[in-house]
Amino acid sequence: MTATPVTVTVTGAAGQIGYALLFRIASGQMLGPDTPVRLRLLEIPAGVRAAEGTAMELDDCAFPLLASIDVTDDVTAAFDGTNVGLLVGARPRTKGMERGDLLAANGGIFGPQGAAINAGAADDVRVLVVGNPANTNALIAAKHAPDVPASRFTAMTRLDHNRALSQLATRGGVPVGQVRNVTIWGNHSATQFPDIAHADVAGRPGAELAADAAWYLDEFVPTVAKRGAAIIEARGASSAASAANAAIEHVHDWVLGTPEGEWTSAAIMSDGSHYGVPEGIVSSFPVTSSGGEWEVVEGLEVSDLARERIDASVAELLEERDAVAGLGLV
Ligand SMILES: NC(=O)c1ccc[n+]([C@@H]2O[C@H](COP(=O)([O-])OP(=O)(O)OC[C@H]3O[C@@H](n4cnc5c(N)ncnc54)[C@H](O)[C@@H]3O)[C@@H](O)[C@H]2O)c1
Ligand SMILES: O=C(O)C[C@H](O)C(=O)O
Repeated sequence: MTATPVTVTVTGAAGQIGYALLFRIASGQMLGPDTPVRLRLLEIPAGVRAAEGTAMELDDCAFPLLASIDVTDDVTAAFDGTNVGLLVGARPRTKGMERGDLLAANGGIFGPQGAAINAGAADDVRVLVVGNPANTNALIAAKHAPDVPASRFTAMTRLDHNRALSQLATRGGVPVGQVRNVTIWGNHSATQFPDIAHADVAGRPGAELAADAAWYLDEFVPTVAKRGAAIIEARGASSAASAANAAIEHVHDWVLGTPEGEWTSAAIMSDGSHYGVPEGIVSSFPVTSSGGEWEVVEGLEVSDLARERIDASVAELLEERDAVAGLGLV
């Protein structure tokens, strides 16, 4: 193995997503079987010991691609030379916490992390924000990194995308591997719009299934959009392995490209030129990737129904942006 190692920083490394994510990165599932990785695990001081334990286990796997592991609570050290940043650690909403408090607490995390990325990350740095509220946390990080192209900051809607593929496969009675081209629009929240109008369900147009409006709007859309809450209700903890899987797939496709004829969903910085989504929010679109750049899939017809749903989710993102702007975070 002669390739130069890629430096991957994972924040919230001692958390449940971190535990499901790190072993897959180190085994090559994220960046491919020929790319060695240097792992940097960032935690708050109270999480450092547990992250060190995870690092011991990573050592014990003897992964040939794992070049080194560093554990730190120093945000500057964590992002020094980083090529890929997975921002997972976030402040969860706790009882009695107002929305403004949640945004402010996360601003205190993602602002400094964005600044550290700006100061020290590699020129090709690519960032995926997983920690909620993911879209607005990505916006905060991007705004604190003025020297890094805004297109390098993304938020995760791949889990919602995968949830939509799975629900659609069940409805169509086909293997999930034969379903493609669903789209998640908007925010990673209950306002997101999982759109199947252009999907291919083992050769059957998704629009045919969407024509059953009672199923589509009253079952499919809420099942996908509220799946995170359903997992919390069932498991007593939020999704972890599926979230880690989606993060792996997001970065894999970003760096190595999406398959021919297929798109995925990712929340990217809107430049105002696609599907009527205003500039300056991190919103989910149908995207392909080649050469390490996301590109929005153009020319999809947007029905009146889709327009209304996209606008509603975008309105929520604009509200979140205004709230963090009011707090001086962007
Ligand atoms: N976008 C998505 O699809 C999606 C899906 C699932 C979960 N999430 C979100 O991902 C986040 C992490 O989930 P989890 O289950 O791993 O949570 P968790 O509570 O198990 O772990 C979070 C970890 O982050 C650490 N942390 C907190 N602040 C930090 C900071 N400033 N720097 C470094 N580390 C810090 C904590 O110590 C903790 O170990 C949550 O915000 C969750 O809501 C997003
Ligand atoms: O952590 C959450 O609130 C839910 C999570 O974002 C998910 O979609 O599973």
